[in-house]
Amino acid sequence: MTTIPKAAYRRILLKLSGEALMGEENFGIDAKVLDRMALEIKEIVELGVEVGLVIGGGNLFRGEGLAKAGMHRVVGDHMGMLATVMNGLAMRDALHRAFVNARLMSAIPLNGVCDSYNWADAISYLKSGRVVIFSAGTGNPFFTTDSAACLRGIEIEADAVLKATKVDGVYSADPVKNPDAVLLKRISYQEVLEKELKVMDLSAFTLARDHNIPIRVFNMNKPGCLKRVVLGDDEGTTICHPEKVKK
Ligand SMILES: Nc1ncnc2c1ncn2[C@@H]1O[C@H](COP(=O)(O)OP(=O)(O)OP(=O)(O)O)[C@@H](O)[C@H]1O
Ligand SMILES: O=c1ccn([C@@H]2O[C@H](COP(=O)(O)O)[C@@H](O)[C@H]2O)c(=O)[nH]1
Repeated sequence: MTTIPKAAYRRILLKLSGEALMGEENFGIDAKVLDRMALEIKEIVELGVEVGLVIGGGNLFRGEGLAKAGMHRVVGDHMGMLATVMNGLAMRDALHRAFVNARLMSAIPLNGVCDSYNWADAISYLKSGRVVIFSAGTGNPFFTTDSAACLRGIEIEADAVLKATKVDGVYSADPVKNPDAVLLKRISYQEVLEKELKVMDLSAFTLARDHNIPIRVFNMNKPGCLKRVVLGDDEGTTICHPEKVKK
């Protein structure tokens, strides 16, 4: 008889980078990366973990970039939020193809395309083992999907926000620009804020700190890393309150 290993979390909010979905491309979604991520999510669903999912939109549009090109920032942010819905549609489809039950909710109502965000429905879907994809960020311009991930994570009472990214965790400086940057295993919210370590935006961090939800940052390009994080293995960086940093 095979025994299912015990997960360290009961319910998580997983934040997937939109940029990571591009794989080796310059824009859009690499089907191979999408399908691999869907299979990795399936593995943790099979461990009995309830999964809320927020996907970024950086592979398609970001309001900031569009504003630099001359567009009104609010319109650019609307496009960025709709980009996250497109990523959500692709991920829901990939999950369904992998025989994982999933619902897509949008903070901007899109009748006929997906469900509108509803907290009570989300909780009931999670309890029934469905993956819930929260798209369109917070529904408001001037925010990011990192803030949306912390917000939804707090709302669904997730045990942690798991930020899946392209680097191994939080470093002493941006590792892409600074090859001497050192990987930090545990760090407090305050230290991240004071040192301005930009792996997530500051409003997301302050929200997580004020509501005491831990953040795990890890590399989604490493196959099996998500499962190892969920099983409590030593992967990536944990951001939490100072009294828990030393443990
Ligand atoms: N101190 C730091 N530690 C780790 N990463 C850092 C740090 N400072 C900046 N970064 C950068 O932050 C990036 C995080 O990018 P990621 O694509 O995961 O986030 P995002 O911009 O929220 O995602 P999306 O593509 O969905 O918009 C890393 O690729 C890394 O280069
Ligand atoms: O609450 C939100 C979330 C996102 N946006 C816009 O969408 C893009 C894509 O999100 P990323 O987090 O950068 O991947 C973002 O740049 C914003 O333009 C938003 O307006 N509000």
